[in-house]
Amino acid sequence: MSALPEIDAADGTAIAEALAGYGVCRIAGPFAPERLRALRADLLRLRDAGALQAAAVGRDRTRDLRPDIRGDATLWLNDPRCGDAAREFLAALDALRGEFNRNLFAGLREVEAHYAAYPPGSGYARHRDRFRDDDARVLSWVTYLNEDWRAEDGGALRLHADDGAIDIAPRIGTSVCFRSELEHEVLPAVRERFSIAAWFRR
Ligand SMILES: O=C(O)CCC(=O)C(=O)O
Ligand SMILES: [Fe+2]
Repeated sequence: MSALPEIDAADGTAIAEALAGYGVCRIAGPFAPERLRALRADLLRLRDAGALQAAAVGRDRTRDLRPDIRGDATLWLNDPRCGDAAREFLAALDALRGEFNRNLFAGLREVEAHYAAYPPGSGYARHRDRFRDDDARVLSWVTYLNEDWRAEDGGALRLHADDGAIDIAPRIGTSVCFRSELEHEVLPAVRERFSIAAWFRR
């Protein structure tokens, strides 16, 4: 798999074109390194304070903790305990939402995002982010916050594209955006794995 579009800045027009054509793209360096480090520090602070909660699978009545399916602990970025870095990041994603709306995906009404920490050995089994009974999620976005990540650390995001699997290493400085109907999974890592996952909703 070599056709994965690569974009080198948070350019909503270029991202929208890649998503229209291919359904997924990798974005290198959309956020300045000091902003990413501030997000990582905020996430670690919240994790140490016990603010992250084990994530559930399913919705409403079928909602359940299933660490065998999904092992991350999360906190929404609009939680008042999050720091300025989180508020600025949400604002940056919201600006991208405006660009997406102008360029392709008219009707994206909001963006939601959470911090996620996956303990060593945990992952997230193959799934779609768009729920069967609620198709509000149009685009998925992940920004990685892991310094010095090596290939042998594992923890790739595996996207199941039409023409084969694409693995993306969760390195700080990398973001990925894909259509929310695309199946994907998080492979277990040997280290704790930090990220922000976001969804653009209609
Ligand atoms: O962290 C990732 O690479 C993807 C996370 C994910 O699939 C999700 O939170 O729905
Ligand atoms: Fe997902």
